[in-house]
Amino acid sequence: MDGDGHAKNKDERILSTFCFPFKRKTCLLFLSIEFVSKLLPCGYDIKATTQVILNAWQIGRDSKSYNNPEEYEPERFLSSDIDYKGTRYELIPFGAGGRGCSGIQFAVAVKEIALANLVHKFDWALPGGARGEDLDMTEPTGATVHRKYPLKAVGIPYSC
Ligand code: HEM
Repeated sequence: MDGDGHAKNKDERILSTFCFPFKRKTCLLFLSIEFVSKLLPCGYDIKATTQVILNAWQIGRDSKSYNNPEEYEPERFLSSDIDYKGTRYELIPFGAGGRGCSGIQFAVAVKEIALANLVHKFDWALPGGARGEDLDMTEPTGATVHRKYPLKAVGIPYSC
């Protein structure tokens, strides 16, 4: 960042603007909604108090919303008006609407500070000279996404 807090290059722009979506895959897989009144969407009769589970994992991988949805391309958000604040249903890690996450500002600030410090203060490598392609990215079944095999990384303090 420069003295005015502006990002100098593309990497910094991505980090400062959209470092939160980097962690999209660690967010909730499923969001739930409880209908408070009877609704008839698309001809379906859904009675009040029915709990509906939204598959946020699949929503984030919809090719109607994203080109190459399976590719890790955080820079895609630089040229897009999609954000995570709950007004664009393509990306809803914090839910949406009146019962959306009320801790969103706090969560985003804390995560950005933590991530920015880790990236700013350390170079990162995999143990034993392993390469990214060697990682086993298997995910177990569950309501949240996490790695089946924990990521081990070596932080090398950055001195200049
Ligand atoms: C990365 C961190 C976080 C994520 C991904 C997250 C995500 C969510 C999601 C998906 C919901 C349900 C929204 C819905 O039903 O539409 C929710 C609700 C909520 N979150 Fe978070 N949250 C995070 C951090 C926090 C923090 C730090 C706080 C408090 C300091 C917080 C407070 C709440 C509260 C109070 C609700 C319930 C809102 C309501 O039902 O009216 N969250 N959050």
